[in-house]
Amino acid sequence: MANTSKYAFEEKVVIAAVRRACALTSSVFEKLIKNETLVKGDKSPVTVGDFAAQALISTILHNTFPNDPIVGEEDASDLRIESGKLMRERIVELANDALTAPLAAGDNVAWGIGPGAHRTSDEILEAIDRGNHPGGPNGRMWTIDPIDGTKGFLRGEQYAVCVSLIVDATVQVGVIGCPNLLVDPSDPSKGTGAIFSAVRGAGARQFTLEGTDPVSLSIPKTEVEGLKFLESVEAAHSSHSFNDRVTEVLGVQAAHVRMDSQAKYAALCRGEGGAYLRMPTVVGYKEKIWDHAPGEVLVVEAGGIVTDSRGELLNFGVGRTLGENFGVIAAGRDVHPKVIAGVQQVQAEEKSKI
Ligand SMILES: Nc1ncnc2c1ncn2[C@@H]1O[C@H](COP(=O)(O)O)[C@@H](O)[C@H]1OP(=O)(O)O
Ligand SMILES: [Mg+2]
Ligand SMILES: [Mg+2]
Ligand SMILES: [Mg+2]
Repeated sequence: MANTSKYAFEEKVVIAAVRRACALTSSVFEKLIKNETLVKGDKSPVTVGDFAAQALISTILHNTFPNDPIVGEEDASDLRIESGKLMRERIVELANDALTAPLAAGDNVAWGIGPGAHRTSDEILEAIDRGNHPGGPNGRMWTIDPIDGTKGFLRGEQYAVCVSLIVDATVQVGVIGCPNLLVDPSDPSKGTGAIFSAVRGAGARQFTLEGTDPVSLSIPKTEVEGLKFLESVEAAHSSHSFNDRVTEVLGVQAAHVRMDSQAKYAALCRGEGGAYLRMPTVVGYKEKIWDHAPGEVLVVEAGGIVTDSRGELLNFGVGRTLGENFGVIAAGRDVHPKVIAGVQQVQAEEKSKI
């Protein structure tokens, strides 16, 4: 199915950017050495791969859509100080290797890529810091999560390169690159690596890691008892015990599938799990828009629904975060109301214990 929608060009550019970023992050994993990882103020890890991939994607988006603001996860302040010199040099090298790699079929030099697209160190830092837009309800803006699930990336497990286009608070385009996800869960011999992409109103598709051979995605129908819950590997990121109780309440039989990153949204869209449950573990954590925007449009276009635990649509127009955190629940259209009912029953039980 060719995408002839209003945002077909944006999708094409983002798939090209995510394809380059996946090659970059995979090569970083092979070579990552100890002093190439930092711990951020919120105690989460960030690697040279996160910074270099954000610089790469931001450069491509800025060259192609110069007036569009960017909401990106990373900023370059730790790289501008003396102690960041070694990492900075490595990031500049990695970003330039990815920017100047040969053009693939469909690529265009006007996007700021290909041999000759070399950038200075200052330009790379500026590209990273271009992701500092505060978000908000109006106009076009891009989100970049250069490596979503950095902890999974460091373990050699799942992570995702995630980019979205939000227009007037609605996600119009979402692209998720998953270098470590099986191409076909029913046939591991096909290897790993896929790009998932959706344009609102134009469907959700899985591509090869080269951005070719699209296959339409649609969430298979299941009864609620036949659901399989997808959840974070990291117990600090979402409540495993809450999900266990929802399993009991709904009579779900299958064991949960634990997976890092927005690869969970992709897995849901091709039937590897029936619902993605993400209930907060701490009061005060605000989910970031770049952690959910691509997944939201992907699931909706594959025939699903994404809401908070109250059943309300996620609001991508309040800033860099989703605001007050009431969890995230994604599932196929037919079972979503039943999952929300189960979630609310467990919430009521928890409240009555306080
Ligand atoms: N306390 C928390 N609650 C929910 N999500 C979190 C929390 N701390 C970090 N995250 C984010 O969860 C995402 C990964 O989710 P998952 O565990 O499902 O793979 C990351 O983007 C990570 O942010 P960060 O990139 O800042 O580390
Ligand atoms: Mg993330
Ligand atoms: Mg990240
Ligand atoms: Mg992070």
